[in-house]
Amino acid sequence: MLINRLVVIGVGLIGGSVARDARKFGLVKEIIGCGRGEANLQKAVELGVVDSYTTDVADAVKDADMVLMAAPMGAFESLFRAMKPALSPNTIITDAGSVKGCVVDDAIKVFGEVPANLVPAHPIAGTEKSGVEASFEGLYRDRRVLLTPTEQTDPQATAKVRALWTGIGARVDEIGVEHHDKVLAATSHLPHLLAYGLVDTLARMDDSREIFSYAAGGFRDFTRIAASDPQMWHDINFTNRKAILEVLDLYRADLDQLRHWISTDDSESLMTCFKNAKSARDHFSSIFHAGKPGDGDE
Ligand SMILES: NC(=O)C1=CN([C@@H]2O[C@H](COP(=O)(O)OP(=O)(O)OC[C@H]3O[C@@H](n4cnc5c(N)ncnc54)[C@H](O)[C@@H]3O)[C@@H](O)[C@H]2O)C=CC1
Ligand SMILES: O=C(O)C(=O)Cc1ccc(O)cc1
Repeated sequence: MLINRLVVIGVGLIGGSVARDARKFGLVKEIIGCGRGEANLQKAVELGVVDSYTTDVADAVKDADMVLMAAPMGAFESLFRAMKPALSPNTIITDAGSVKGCVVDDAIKVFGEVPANLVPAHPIAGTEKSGVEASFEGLYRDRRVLLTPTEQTDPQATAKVRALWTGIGARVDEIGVEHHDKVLAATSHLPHLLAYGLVDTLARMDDSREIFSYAAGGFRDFTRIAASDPQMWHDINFTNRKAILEVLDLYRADLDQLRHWISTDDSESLMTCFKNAKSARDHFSSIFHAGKPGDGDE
C-alpha cells in the first residue's frame, strides 16, 4: 500500500479522478475529501470517490500521509494557512494546479520557506467539465504529469508522488517551475483565453443566435474549452500573469501581421504562414494522443 490516508482538497474533476484511480489500483487505504461545497462532498461519498469528508482543512490533514490540493489556484494560500497548524512534518503535500510558480510562492508566504515535503505537480489532462460527477476512471492513463520539485524538495517525497501518478497509469516528467509556467502559458493558458475571448465577442454581436446556430465543427473544436470553469481560468490568468502576457503580446503582434497581409492582398505571406502552420500541426499531431477526452485533439 503506497498511501494509508490520502486527503483530497477540492474533490472535483481532477481530485475525484485521481481518487477513483488511486483506489482502483490499490494505492490507498483511505481517502478523505475536503472542500467548501457540502453537496459536492456528499455526492463524492455516494459515488464512492472518497470514504468520508470534512469541510475543516486542519481536521482533514492532521493524520494524512499525503494531501492532494485540487482546488482553484486562488485558494492555495488560504489552504496552506488553514493546514499549517495541523500538518505533521511527515505529511507529503502535492497538488494538481495548472500553474506552479504560485504554489511555491504561496508556500513561502505561509511557511517562510518551501517545505521539504511539498511536491508541486500538474497533470496535463482534463476536460471542460467540473465537479465530482464529471470525474472518471482512466483520465490519466498514458497522460503526462509534470512534477516541479524545487531544490528544497525531499527526493523521497518526489518519489512517492511520482509513484502515485505512475500507479494510475500516467507518464511522469520533471521540469523547472518557471519553465513549466512558460510552456503551459503557450500551450494551454493562451488557447483557453482566446477561446473565451472569441465566444464572448461573438455572443455580444447582434446576430449571435444565427452565428452560433450555423457554426461548423471547426468552431466547436476551437471553442469547446470556453465551456470550462470560469473561476478556475480566472485564477490561472492572474497566477500566471507574466508568462501569459508575454505569449499574448507575441500572438497579438502576429495577429496584426495576419490582418496586414489580408488588407494589403499579400497572398504570398498569408499562404506561407498557413503552410508553415499546417506542417507544424501535422508534425505535432503525430505526438498527440488522439481519442480520449482532455487531449485537446478529439
Ligand atoms: N479542469 C482541468 O481540465 C484541469 C484542472 N487542473 C487544475 O486542477 C485544479 C482543480 O480543477 P478541477 O478539478 O477542474 O475543478 P473542479 O471545479 O471540478 O473542482 C474543484 C473543487 O475545489 C473546490 N473548491 C473551490 N474552492 C475551494 C476552496 N477555497 N477550498 C477548498 N476547496 C475548494 C470546489 O468545491 C470543487 O469541488 C485547478 O487548480 C486546475 O487548475 C489541472 C489539470 C486539468
Ligand atoms: O479540456 C482540455 O482540453 C484541457 O486543456 C484540459 C486542461 C485544463 C487545464 C490544464 O491545466 C490541463 C488540461
